[in-house]
This record gives sequence, structure tokens and C-alpha cells, in this order.
Amino acid sequence: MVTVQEAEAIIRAQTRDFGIEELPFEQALRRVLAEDLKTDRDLPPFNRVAMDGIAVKYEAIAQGTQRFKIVGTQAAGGAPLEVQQLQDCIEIMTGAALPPSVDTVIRYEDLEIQNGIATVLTENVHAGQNLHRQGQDKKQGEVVVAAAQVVTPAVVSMAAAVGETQLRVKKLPKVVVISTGDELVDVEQTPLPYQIRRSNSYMVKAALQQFQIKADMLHLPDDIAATREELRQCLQQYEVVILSGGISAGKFDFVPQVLEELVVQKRFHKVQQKPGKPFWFGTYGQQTVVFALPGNPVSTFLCLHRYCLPWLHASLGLPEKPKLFASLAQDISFKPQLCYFVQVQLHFNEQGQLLATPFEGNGSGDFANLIEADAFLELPPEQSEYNKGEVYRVWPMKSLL
Ligand SMILES: Nc1nc2c(c(=O)[nH]1)N[C@H]1C(S)=C(S)[C@@H](COP(=O)(O)OP(=O)(O)OC[C@H]3O[C@@H](n4cnc5c(N)ncnc54)[C@H](O)[C@@H]3O)O[C@H]1N2
Ligand code: MOO
Repeated sequence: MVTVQEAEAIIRAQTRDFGIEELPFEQALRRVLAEDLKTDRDLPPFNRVAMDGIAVKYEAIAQGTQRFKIVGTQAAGGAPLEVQQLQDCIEIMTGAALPPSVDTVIRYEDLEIQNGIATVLTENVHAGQNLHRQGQDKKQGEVVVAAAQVVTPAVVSMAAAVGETQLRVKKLPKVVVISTGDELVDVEQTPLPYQIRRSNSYMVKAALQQFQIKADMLHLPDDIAATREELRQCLQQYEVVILSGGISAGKFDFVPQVLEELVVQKRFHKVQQKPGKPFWFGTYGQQTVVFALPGNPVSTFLCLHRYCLPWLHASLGLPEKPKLFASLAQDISFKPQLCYFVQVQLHFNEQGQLLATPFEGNGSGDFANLIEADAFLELPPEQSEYNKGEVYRVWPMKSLL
């Protein structure tokens, strides 16, 4: 049996690189960017008018001019107009490129316009106001989106703005998610009184969809020959195999034995933790990584979030996420010499501290509890009493805000 930290390090040492592919930027959402995006022009590319109103020479305002003759109107997208006289102005719209002959924009709310004359109603006009200056945000050639980050809607908009219509992104691995056990029926079927619906595999598949991975699904009956044959094929076809169930001490728990027969190299079996103690991890050649997760749904869920998703994150070239910590909101005791991943609900107090209130449920079969729990708090095995106010690492399963 390995410790949680050993398991983490062993898995981390098996980080893979799935390569790079090119995609139209509109299809790249939630993929991991594999190149820096640079601007082809300054941002903004010209002195951009930020308010609808008039554009004037500030010199006229400084000399006390309040009435300006309107000599033209410039819409956004229009070529810049010329303003020659000090008392002249143009009407100009948000998004227009400020002509070089003017330098200050006064918004309509501070004006009265009659018969082609704009009268300034405020004393409060500053040189260069209401402008978004050329290159103020980024200079031409500067990196606007660094590689190794997830493509978000903001990244898509930036790709569009700089004309990067094809993006280099990290390739996704081919993944199969496998459920095991004769008690499980597919979700379309009506279970007999002693059967249940498969749910783990859908949970794993859904978690992978966050990375845009479209995993295949497979179910294995409690039959050693079928398990062997199906796993043999999966090891050839997939880069990641995620199983749930069939790995502990039961008479039909064939998975570890079959994996070893198929020369999957066992990296560990059993982790000093609760839930998820029977977790099995191995590798097949250089290509395939096998996560055999315990079947109890909370155990599957914990192992997926604590080990598989961070491995995937690293394999896709994303930097490690900052560690999060929370303060226990009440005492809790746990006697076994195991790292206890206790389910908690989280909230921030008025001092901005993150507090974790244990929300334990009925053990690793109680996945209804996961709906209301926000996170797992990682309580180290050296202790059996954990006191209110002590700070521990927290693994959120939902957005914190
Ligand atoms: N004698 C021992 N028995 C058990 C031990 C042990 O150390 N000695 N460990 C227990 C622990 S801890 C866990 S966790 C489970 C893990 O067992 P398996 O990984 O072999 O999982 P199964 O026995 O196949 O299933 C356990 C449980 O989970 C349900 N399950 C499985 N797959 C799914 C799925 N896809 N969707 C929904 N539910 C699923 C299954 O029906 C069982 O109820 O073993 C303990 N036993
Ligand atoms: O570790 Mo098992 O996952 O406790 O139920």
C-alpha cells in the first residue's frame, strides 16, 4: 500500500504528451492552447473614440471656447475627417478612429446641439478625455494569450481580434471508460430488484467532457475470459483506460489479475486513504495509462478528482493549479490509519477565510451526498483527531463562487 503522496508522485511521473493539432478557432473552446497568440497590430489599433459626442482641439477649450461649429459626422468605421479651424468640431461615434487634427472628445450628455452648433455645458473638460489610446493595451507583436492555458470565450475573442483563425492546441488522448459488474444495467433498462443502473461511467465521461474529451464507454460482465479479451483490445486502442469496480477482494474482482496477465505494469495497488483504498494504477508500454478505480461511487469520484484529472491536466501541459486550503469549521475524529478525504461544504466567512464543514454522508456508497458536498478535505493519516480551526488541503468538486 502506498501513501497518498506516493500515489500522486507515481502518477505524476507517468505524465504523457499527446502532441499538437491545429483547429479552427471556433472549435477550440476548452482545449489547451499550444502556442502564444501575438497581436498583428497595436491594441487598440488607432486612437479609439470611447464616447459618442464631438471631437475638438483641446487648445480651443483652453482658450475658453464653448461653442463649436459642426463640420462633419464620423461614424465608427469611417475614414478620419479633417478639422481645420480651432472653433470647428466633428460629431464622432464610439469606436471611430480619432482624426489627428483633434485630440479631445466631449460626450453628448455634456452638450446642447442646435442649428449645427454644439455648445459645451460643462466646465469639466480634460485634454485627451474619452479616448482609448492606440497601443494602450498591447503593442504590435506582443503576446496577448500565452500558451498552456485553456481556451475560454475571452481567448476566442482575442484570437478573432488578432486574426488567428487556426489555433494550435494540445491533442486529446483516446480514452475508454469501463464499468464492471453483473449488478449493473444500462440507464435505459429497468433494473431488477437486485440490480442498479450504471452511473460511475457516466460521471467519469462527464468529467472528461470538461476537457472536450469524448470518451468511449464499455461494460464488462463478471466473466474473466470476456474481461481479458475486451481489456486486451482496449490496451491496443486507447491511451487512457479508466475502469471502475472489480479491483478489491471479491470473487469476481478480476481486473488487477487480468491487467497483470496482459502485461500492464502495476505501479501500485491500494492507497492509504478512505475512500478509494483499493485504487490500482499501471502502465502498458509507453502508450497506455490504466486507472482502475474502486467501484463505490464516492471512491470513483474522489480518485478521479484527486488523481486522474490532475494527471490529465499535467499531460495536457497545463501548469499545476495553486493548492487550496480550508479551515475546519468543527472538530472531527477518524481513527483508521488512513488519509481521510472527508466530504465538506465550503463557505467564506466575513474575514475572507474558507471554512469547511464536514458533510459526511453514509460512506463511499452514498453518492447522493456528493450532490450537496462541495469538496473533499484531505485529513492526514498521522492524526485521528482533527480540530476546529486547523487548516487542511481542500479539493473542490464545484466552482468556489
Ligand atoms: N473483503 C474486502 N471487501 C472490500 C474491500 C476490502 O478491502 N476487502 N474494500 C472495500 C472498498 S474500500 C471498496 S471501495 C470496494 C471496492 O470494490 P471494487 O472496486 O471491487 O468495486 P465493486 O465491488 O465492483 O463495486 C463496489 C460497489 O460499487 C458499485 N459500483 C460499481 N461500479 C459501479 C458503476 N459503474 N456505477 C454505479 N455503481 C457501481 C457496485 O455495485 C458495488 O456496490 O470494495 C469493498 N469491499
Ligand atoms: O475505499 Mo472504499 O472506497 O472506502 O469504499
